[in-house]
Amino acid sequence: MADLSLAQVFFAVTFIVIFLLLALILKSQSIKIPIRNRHVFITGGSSGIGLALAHLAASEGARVSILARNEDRLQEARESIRLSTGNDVAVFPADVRDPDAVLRAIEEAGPVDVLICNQGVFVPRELEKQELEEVKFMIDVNLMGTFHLIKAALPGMKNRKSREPASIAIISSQAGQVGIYGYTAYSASKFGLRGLAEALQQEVIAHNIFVSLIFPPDTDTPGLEQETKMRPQLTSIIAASSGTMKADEVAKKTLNGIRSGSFIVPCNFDGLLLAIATAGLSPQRSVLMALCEVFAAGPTRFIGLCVQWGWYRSIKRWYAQKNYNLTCRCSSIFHGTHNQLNYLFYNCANLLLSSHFCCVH
Ligand SMILES: NC(=O)C1=CN([C@@H]2O[C@H](COP(=O)(O)OP(=O)(O)OC[C@H]3O[C@@H](n4cnc5c(N)ncnc54)[C@H](OP(=O)(O)O)[C@@H]3O)[C@@H](O)[C@H]2O)C=CC1
Ligand SMILES: CCCCCCCCCCCCCCCC(=O)[C@@H](N)CO
Repeated sequence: MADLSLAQVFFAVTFIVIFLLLALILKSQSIKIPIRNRHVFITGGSSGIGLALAHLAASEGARVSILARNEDRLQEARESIRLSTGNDVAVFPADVRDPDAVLRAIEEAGPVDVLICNQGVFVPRELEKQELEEVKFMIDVNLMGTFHLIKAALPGMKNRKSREPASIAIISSQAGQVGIYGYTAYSASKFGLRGLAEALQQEVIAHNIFVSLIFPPDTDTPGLEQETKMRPQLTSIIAASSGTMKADEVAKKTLNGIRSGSFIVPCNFDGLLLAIATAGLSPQRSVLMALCEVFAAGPTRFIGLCVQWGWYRSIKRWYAQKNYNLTCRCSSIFHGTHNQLNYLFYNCANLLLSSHFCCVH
């Protein structure tokens, strides 16, 4: 009994000391980035999450600019925002892969207070089946495009007249926190954004600019609709671990994250666990979140390992099933009908695969 209370006292003291230390370190870091009357520049603002963000920012009284390649879709977006909010937005047709076009658009739009790099493309496929062209396409649009945007907007942001804090927000993905089957190139482009964001935050903090990285799960958008038609079944199975959100909900989380200057912005509960499990050395401005990260690191690692175990089990089963179907077809060709041999083949394949997976995992 005495031992137990000693342990309790020890735990309580440790908790309080860590809390006080964190409060001391992070105390002056609580900030508020206003949206009203600010210039919010959103790329990919003609569809999905970007369009939802443009609606939301315009309804909150921001001066909104949107950039995308297709001018017709930009005009449609402009019209729908005018109808729902009564506010006009400026549209800039440009491809983020072209640094000169990006620079021209941003110069024309005027100094930016909140830059939201949301444009993104995703072509999910196993790397072996993916053309290098597609890999390059995703890296160019998702990662290089973001470099072009930030390089173009930064001088104006640093020299802005207003004393109020500014923001550079980057839309990543949960596939930018953990590698997912079928997303080798996509995950690489999104992981790259994290390195960019972490280093950039140190370079711009002196100018009162806050970087936010947003990590949505699957989100109901025209982009996802296209993607689900072609993505590998295993990608869908694994991505389903985190459910699907509406573009409006993701836009709300994003704008709130930007407002509070949060560096990591998860969008749902799984995203919160994922953020804790992958906190690494990223900045944290909330004492409460910092406390969660410190104390939940171990347990979330455990949950993460269980989740991974489930994913590898699905992969193993899927391949065993595929192998079974293949052997079925082969033996049908040779014998004209299914027979006992199929089951033998299937069981052997399964056994081989499971021993293989036991070794690698
Ligand atoms: N939907 C989802 O499940 C998830 C999406 N995300 C991320 O959120 C972001 C938005 O996704 P979502 O709303 O689904 O995408 P959509 O496909 O619905 O919209 C993409 C937008 O980006 C623009 N865009 C694409 N390529 C370029 C380019 N080269 N230059 C300029 N603009 C471009 C498109 O316009 P246009 O084609 O006219 O250029 C469009 O406005 C992406 O970064 C994506 O990776 C993250 C997690 C989940
Ligand atoms: C520690 C515990 C963690 C528990 C939950 C982990 C769940 C991870 C799921 C990852 C889903 C990735 C979706 C990518 C969506 C996307 O970007 C594409 N639709 C392209 O747009």
